[in-house]
Amino acid sequence: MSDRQQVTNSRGERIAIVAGLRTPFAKQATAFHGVSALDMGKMVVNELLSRSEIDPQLIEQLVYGQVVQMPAAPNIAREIVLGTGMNVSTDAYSVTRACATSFQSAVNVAESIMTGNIEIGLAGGSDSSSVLPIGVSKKLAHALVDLNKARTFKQKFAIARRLGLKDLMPVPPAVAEYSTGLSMGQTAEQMAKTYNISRADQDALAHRSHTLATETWNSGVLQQEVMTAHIPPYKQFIDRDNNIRENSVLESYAKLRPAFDRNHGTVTAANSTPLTDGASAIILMSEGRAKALGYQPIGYIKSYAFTAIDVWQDMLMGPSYATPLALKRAGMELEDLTLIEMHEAFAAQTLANMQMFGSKKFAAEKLGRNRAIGEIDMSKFNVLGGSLAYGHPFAATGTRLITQVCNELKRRGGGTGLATACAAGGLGVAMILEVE
Ligand SMILES: CC(=O)SCCNC(=O)CCNC(=O)[C@H](O)C(C)(C)COP(=O)(O)OP(=O)(O)OC[C@H]1O[C@@H](n2cnc3c(N)ncnc32)[C@H](O)[C@@H]1OP(=O)(O)O
Repeated sequence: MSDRQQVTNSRGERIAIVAGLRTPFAKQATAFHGVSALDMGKMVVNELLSRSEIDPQLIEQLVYGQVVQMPAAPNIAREIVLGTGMNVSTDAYSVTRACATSFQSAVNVAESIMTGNIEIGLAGGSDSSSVLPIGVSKKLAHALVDLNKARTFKQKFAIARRLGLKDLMPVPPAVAEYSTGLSMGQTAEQMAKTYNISRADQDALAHRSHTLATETWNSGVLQQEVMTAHIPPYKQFIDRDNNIRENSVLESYAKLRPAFDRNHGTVTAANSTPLTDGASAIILMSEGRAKALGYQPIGYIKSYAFTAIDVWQDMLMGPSYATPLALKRAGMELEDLTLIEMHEAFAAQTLANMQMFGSKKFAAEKLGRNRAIGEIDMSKFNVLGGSLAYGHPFAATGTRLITQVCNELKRRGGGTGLATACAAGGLGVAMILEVE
């Protein structure tokens, strides 16, 4: 099998990203409090269809995802088709790949175009950390099923007596690994310790992210890719990400207590992504169809790769595994890239990956390469700020990164850009985008 990846359809046409859009990202329980992932998904898809002036009848497939599931609407993609002005016969299904979810939806649509099954599709993801599927304890769930089966009052009373007060408490979903029970923050703590990443370096990266994101918003370029979201019942709206600290002061970071290891930790609220609400989407087409319809694509997918490692130790290393594979598939080296965009789940996780990009030892032992992936040139790295500042609605981050990289490449006169992310489950993704 060739190392190179051919991201084209059978006519040799590339996979074009024609447009991308997102809602502003809002911290948990703020602007989007009470607005579900589905409602945010519908908002962004509606606005994207309208801004791109595409006839919705032309969209053959919608692949969409969410990480925190809505039990009432398990196939969010289909609900978006039915709840927007789309053609009811548009095929729609949902995917989940933790924080890499909308990379997966983008790849699924791209692969449908590559096989010739479709010419035009829509991909994206949405997550709400404010409208959550609050559950019940295992004991209460068990008792409720038994109560349903019980016939007599005596049987029902005996079941109810099995429950203590704490069994009645609601249980929110955990941002934790199912198989280890470790939260993402605890994994970031592991990584800070394994790779000797200081609190000062973590705080400095977070400060950089907030400073660059503020400059980016103030420059006016994000209006192109971020919509104004009107919040039902439409008395309020949000038109700018609200996690970004516009007057970020590095000294104030040092005052915060660690969030996940109170006594010995270095990971704090300031150097972690916050729990966030938001949605994003992109439109993909075969190059030929895009041209025929008169679209000027914002970018093309050159290569992509998904990888997986074990989950017990330092599992948020996805970029260090997926990036070399995507580069190899594109026939490129890190230094050939114009931009490098890495999802900042935590500053510790980002810095650990950056360190391993430059490590010959890591390359030899983990990747079987005789040279490091490459030192990261900071003038190319997360140049508009990253997830630490923008926030991270899990399933929406992938298509945010893809759109942001393409638009920034365009502003720089073209080139190639990497968008890469870690994800729960030890997963990693990297995608190389090219812009003319
Ligand atoms: C693959 C992946 O992406 S894995 C990542 C998945 N995502 C996660 O796991 C989410 C991780 N984040 C979290 O769980 C939460 O954001 C936490 C636990 C870190 C923090 O939660 P909270 O304590 O609710 O954060 P909150 O926003 O209230 O901030 C706490 C304090 O820090 C302060 N703070 C936050 N950021 C900054 C900053 N940049 N500078 C100065 N102070 C700050 C806040 O003002 C607040 O101060 P206050 O208590 O005086 O009001």
